[in-house]
Amino acid sequence: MTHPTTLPAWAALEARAATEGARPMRALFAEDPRRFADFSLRLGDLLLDYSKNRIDRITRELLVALAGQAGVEAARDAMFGGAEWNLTEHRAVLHVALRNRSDRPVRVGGQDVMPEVRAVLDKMRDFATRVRDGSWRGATGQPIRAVVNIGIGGSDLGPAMVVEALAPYRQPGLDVHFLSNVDGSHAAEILKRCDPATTLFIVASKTFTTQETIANAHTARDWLVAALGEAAVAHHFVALSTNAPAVTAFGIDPANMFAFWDWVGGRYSLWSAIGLSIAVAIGFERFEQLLDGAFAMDEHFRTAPLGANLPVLLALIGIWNANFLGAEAVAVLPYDQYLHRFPAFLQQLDMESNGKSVARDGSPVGWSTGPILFGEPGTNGQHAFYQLIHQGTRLIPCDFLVAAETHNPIGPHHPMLLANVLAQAEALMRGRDEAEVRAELTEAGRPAAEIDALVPHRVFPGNRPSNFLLYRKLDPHTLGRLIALYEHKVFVQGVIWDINSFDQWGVELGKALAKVILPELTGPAAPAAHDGSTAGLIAAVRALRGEE
Ligand SMILES: O=P(O)(O)OC[C@H]1O[C@](O)(CO)[C@@H](O)[C@@H]1O
Repeated sequence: MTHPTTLPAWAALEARAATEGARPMRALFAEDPRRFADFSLRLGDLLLDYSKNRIDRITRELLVALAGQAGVEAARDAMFGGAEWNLTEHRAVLHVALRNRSDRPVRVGGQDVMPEVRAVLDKMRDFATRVRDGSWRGATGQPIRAVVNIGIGGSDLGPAMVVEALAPYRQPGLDVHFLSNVDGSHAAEILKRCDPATTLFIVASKTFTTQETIANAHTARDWLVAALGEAAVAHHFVALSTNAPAVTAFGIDPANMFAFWDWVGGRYSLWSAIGLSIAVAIGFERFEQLLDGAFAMDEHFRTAPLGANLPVLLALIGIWNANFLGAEAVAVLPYDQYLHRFPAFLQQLDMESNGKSVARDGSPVGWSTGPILFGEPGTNGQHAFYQLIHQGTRLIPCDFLVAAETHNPIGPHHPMLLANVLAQAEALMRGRDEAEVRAELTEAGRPAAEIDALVPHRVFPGNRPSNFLLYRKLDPHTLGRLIALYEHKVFVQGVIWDINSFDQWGVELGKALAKVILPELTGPAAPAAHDGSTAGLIAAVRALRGEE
């Protein structure tokens, strides 16, 4: 692996950024009537317009050269080929096998994993169909009316995001809840809305050791057993996991376990058995359309040349903005209420994958890696944090997403939504200069002194980069393409940054310390050796609870 800063293209891009990185996009558009056509790319009806970035053809060539020099193609082929790409956990990275809709084998250690993948999909189809058609019965013989997915992180965010995004396809009369937080209020509020006789719990945990999930699963089990007795558990609990012994130890019949494998990372697992709540919510055929969409993006990523490859270009634009123009954050702004959990899902995908500070060889990186990712659906975000994006001191590149067609053609709403997203991208690019502000204020009849005072406040610098993703309609196939697009973007960036995007050691320390602190909060034990703040806070909690 090669540190990116040693690559010839890196130095060339630094030089390019110094001379061209601040050139106004307005001028780039004015000079080049073909800019939109040349700086956009399509996969079917999915269009990426990346023309509102501070790049020209030379910069793009250098970025594509960077991907080539960093070995993106070889890394991609290694991932698809089942190599041990996650080197700190000695695992292959094969979420692409889960949506491999071809008859090509995918081998891990010489073994084709596709028969097992298909067997689990068949089991999911059977189960989801039985829950949806009412032939899966609860302990009292009633059909299921509510499904509660109990999981956290990748065992929650992906399925929860997709079930929300595809709400128009959901079966009426079958509620799907997502219980994740260890805060008992989350369980309490969800269980309040459920009837034990008609509720099915899906315990989703790759490891089946995650504290929050196991605590919530025990709470749900106690709630069910209190109402219907121990024998009801088999009718109301299924598990999604790689850890069959722990599932059995919890008391879930292994026949009711849906397996997946250590080569599926948690944040890449919605395509696996972890997607069972999706299949129940929207039906297995539509779950398959989601897989088909992801497969279409996989095939594009696998075969398209680097310069005409959607995930590669999205990754390269991100690297240009972050490593050469100094952006530290990225805003993902879906103009689609159904995608309201998409930014939260992407936060785990991107920040848990690329929030790393050592290179694959263990040496500290001397370049910035994964950005801070945040976002909200439009138009809500416009009335909250966009001010900073337009006029703040930081550069925040944005990804806008919008469908040309809505599921809900109500009055003027969708054209208004579209007008807003197009306007925001235009405003970020154009800005508003002093002459325009002066002309506007003069026209409004404001006195000269007031105009002088107002001008600096009302000027927008503009030249703020954005990508625009436009698609026909948010259906399962398109959602599959979008998710896979971002997965591969994160992968490409990880390759160029020379980091391991597939481990997450940084989340371990807090988990270990929580285990130490828990008995200190609940038992008689005096706080162990903590810093003054932690010890003081533990004492304050106990005092507020009247325990000391
Ligand atoms: O599916 P599990 O094993 O319960 O893990 C849940 C989540 O916890 C993490 O390990 C982080 O703590 C994530 O990577 C993962 O998605």
